Parts: sequence; C-alpha cells; structure tokens
Amino acid sequence: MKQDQLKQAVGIKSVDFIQDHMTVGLGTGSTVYYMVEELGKRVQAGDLTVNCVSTSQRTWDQAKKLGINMLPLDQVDHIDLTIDGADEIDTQFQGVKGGGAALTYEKIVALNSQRNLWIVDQSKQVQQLGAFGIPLEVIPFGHQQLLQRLEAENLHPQWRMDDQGQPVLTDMHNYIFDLHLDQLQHPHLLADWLDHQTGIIEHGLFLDIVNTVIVGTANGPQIIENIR
Ligand SMILES: O=C(CO)[C@H](O)[C@H](O)COP(=O)(O)O
Repeated sequence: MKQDQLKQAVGIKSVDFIQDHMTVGLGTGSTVYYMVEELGKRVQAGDLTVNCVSTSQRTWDQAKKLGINMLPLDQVDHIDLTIDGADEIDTQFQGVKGGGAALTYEKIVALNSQRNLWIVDQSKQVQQLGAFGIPLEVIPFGHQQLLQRLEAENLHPQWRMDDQGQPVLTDMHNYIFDLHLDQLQHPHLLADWLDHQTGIIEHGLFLDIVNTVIVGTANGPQIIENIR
C-alpha cells in the first residue's frame, strides 16, 4: 500500500473516536487532511455535531469550507480530544512534530486537550527519535545569534527554506530551524534545555503527550493505547 493510502485509512478511522457534542482539536498535515475530510462528511450527513479548534490556518480553512463549526481556541473552555499527525514516534510513545511548521499551535492545543490521538503511517515509527530532525519555531529578532548558539552546542541547526529558497514562515510569521541530530539519546534533557533558550518559541519534541496512536499498516489501521 502506498503511504498516502495508509494516511487516508488512519485519517478516516480516527473520526470514529469523535463523539457527538465533543470539542475537538484538529491537527495539521497531510494525514490530518484526510481526517478533516471525513469529519466534514459526517458533519454534513448530520451524524456528528461538534465544535472544533484548529492548530493552523490551513486546517481552519479546510474545516470551514466543509461546514465544520470552528471556534478560536480562547473561546472554548476545554478540548475533549485532539487528533494530529506526527513525524516520528518511538517505542516509549515520545514524538517529534513540526514537519508542517505548526508545532507551537499544535503543542498548545495538545497540552490543553483531555486526550491526544496521533494518526501516522508505519514509516513514522522509530526505535529512537532524531533522524527526522527536531523543528524549532524561532522569532526573527536575533535568529542569526541563536543559530550560532545552537551550532556552538553541536545541535546542527538548519534554517528551513521553501522551494523558492525563502524562509518558511509559521502562522505567527516566525522562522523554523531544524536540529539534525540523527539519534537522540535523551529527549527530555534536550527538551528541557530548549525550553530555556530565549528566542525559541517552541520545539517539536512532544514528550509524554500522546494517549492513543493509530498506525497505518498494510493490514489496516492498528490502534495502540499508551498505557505507560
Ligand atoms: O507536525 C506536523 C505539522 O506541524 C504534522 O502533524 C506532521 O508533520 C505530520 O505530517 P504528515 O501527516 O503530513 O506526514
């Protein structure tokens, strides 16, 4: 099965976790795209009534077009469930996100959700985090100095550019740096260090956050509960 078909299968399956009248966080990315399409169908069919918050402008626009009831995050008092993709997930249910540059909004929504469900194809499962790179959202002011500081720490930062060679901008008009570390032995130590660096808004290490993962396999979506 092609990767895109696996993404579609998990995206569709994840909508079964949404119950009537829930407030749902909608993630960002190509896997989430399929989830939002399916949610839109069920809302249009009258099978589900939900309020949703978004982790990006992209997802907000898609959901609005489908007639899904969208609210700004600050207008909801809780989020029952957030469904999002991931770039890597290890055997301890620790993850990396931010391939789509939406990591800060994604983390804010995730940390304010009662449950977090990730939808991934098998290629996202890893023994150890790191190969994908660790995305950072950084403010433009002083970004060159920050780049030097990260280089001095041997964190191998790379400023993310788009196809035209222009800096990728987040929804907040910040930059993305990717740390190329290959194998990350101690994700909590790095997360703690990054949390204390001025100029870094957020990093893509999503540690101790996910409750349930749906993995797309050739035998169909596989649901794995994080019981740790
Ligand atoms: O973190 C993300 C966006 O910031 C995405 O969830 C992650 O990059 C996975 O994307 P895709 O489903 O397209 O593979």
